[in-house]
Formats: sequence, C-alpha cells, structure tokens
Amino acid sequence: MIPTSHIEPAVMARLAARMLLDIGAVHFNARDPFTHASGNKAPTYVDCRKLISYPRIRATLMDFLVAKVMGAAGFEAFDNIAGGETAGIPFAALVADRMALPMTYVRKKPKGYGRNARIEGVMTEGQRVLLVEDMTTDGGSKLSFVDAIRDTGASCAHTAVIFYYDIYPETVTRLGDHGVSLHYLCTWWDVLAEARARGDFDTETLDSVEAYLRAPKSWTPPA
Ligand SMILES: O=P(O)(O)OC[C@H]1O[C@H](OP(=O)(O)OP(=O)(O)O)[C@H](O)[C@@H]1O
Ligand SMILES: O=C(O)c1cc(=O)[nH]c(=O)[nH]1
Repeated sequence: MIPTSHIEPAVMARLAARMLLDIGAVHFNARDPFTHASGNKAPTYVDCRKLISYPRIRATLMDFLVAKVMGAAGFEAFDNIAGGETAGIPFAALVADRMALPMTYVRKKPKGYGRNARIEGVMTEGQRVLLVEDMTTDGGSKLSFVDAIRDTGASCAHTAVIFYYDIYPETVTRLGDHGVSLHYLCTWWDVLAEARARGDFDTETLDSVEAYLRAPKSWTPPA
C-alpha cells in the first residue's frame, strides 16, 4: 500500500527516536570507541540494521520515510529505488514496495568477478533514482553510491535515511554540492531528547554523549 497519511515531521522524529531506543539500537562506549565508515572514532553507534527484525516498527518507519520523501521531492519524482550495500538494501526493498517502483542495489565496490558490477538489478539511462540507506554520518558513503548510480546514465538527486547524525555541519553542504538532497526521519538531537525524557541511560552518560555530539572533532576517549 502506498502511504498517504502525512504526520507532522516533529512527531515522526520523536517516534523514530523512541523506536531506536526501544529496540536497543543506540550504543554508547567511550572507553572502547566505535570506528565509523569515515574512519573517525566515536563513543556512539546507532545500529539501524536491528530495525529489520521488528515488523511493526520497520513498517511504521518505512511509511514515515515514504511520506516524508514524497512530500519533499514530489509524488512522481522517482523511477527506481536503490539501496546502498548492505544496510540500505532491506529498507530500499520496503520503500520500493510502498512506492510501487523497481528496486536495485549499489555495491560499495565492483564485485571483482562475474559482471564486475556495482549496480545490481535493472537501472536504465535517464531513470530518476532515490538512494535509500539506513543512516548517514558525514555522507561519504552516499557520495560513492550516487556516483555509481550516475555512471549508469541515471540521475540521483535525493537520498533518504532513517537516522542522520546532524553533528557535522558540512554533511548537508557536501551532499548539496554533489547535487543531492538529504531526507531523514530523526537525528541525534531527537534521540537525546527522548532518552532524557524517558530516563534511558544515566545523566552522566547522556551529558558525555552530548559533549561529543557538540564537538565531535575534538573528542578523545577518556584516559
Ligand atoms: O558514510 P555515510 O554516508 O555517512 O554513512 C555511514 C555508512 O555507514 C554504514 O555502512 P557501513 O559502511 O558500516 O556498511 P554496512 O551497511 O555494510 O554495514 C551505513 O549503512 C552507511 O552506509
Ligand atoms: O558512520 C558510521 O559508519 C556509522 C555510525 C553509526 O552510528 N552507525 C552505523 O551503522 N554506522
């Protein structure tokens, strides 16, 4: 079914944050930091991959995402929904189903054998592609996926994610300079607000996470 009900973005953001917390997708570890796709070390990790195991939650989030993207980009703006390897693939399938559009996926690198492809499925010249991913931090992976899509002669001017870090001011400009608009459901600020309101985690943990989020480039693990 194509979702047509339009909920306020602020409500979607708070509900999405609640769902991520409910399923234990939000991880903090300052002493043994996580390495992100960018190579940066961080005390935070949001594992949106867990969402696929929760049918009610994933269905609600995908309804939200489709409504949000169509509201911003247009109701007839796309011909093909592409998922980014790997976490983006299941969400792209769910979005493609809702929008009644073909689905493809993009590999991080050419396969190395067989067709040596980066795009799997059928993507044709001139198609307007929506890149679907689980989340974005600094946007680096999105640029690579978008370039692979454009190499086919298709266009890609929009990417949609569930979660956006919103801590590096250059992420949106970096994507914008590449001709890509970012659509997302919630950010760290929604998760932090929800976690404080519910009393998830202790205040000291949330304060130290907030300190990282406010100055990620100067963050170092505690001695
Ligand atoms: O670089 P950004 O655009 O900010 O997004 C961060 C990327 O990190 C994660 O993928 P990861 O490289 O961990 O691979 P996976 O999807 O195979 O787990 C996530 O799925 C994004 O693709
Ligand atoms: O930037 C990343 O690689 C990244 C960060 C994060 O919190 N979660 C994730 O899956 N990837």
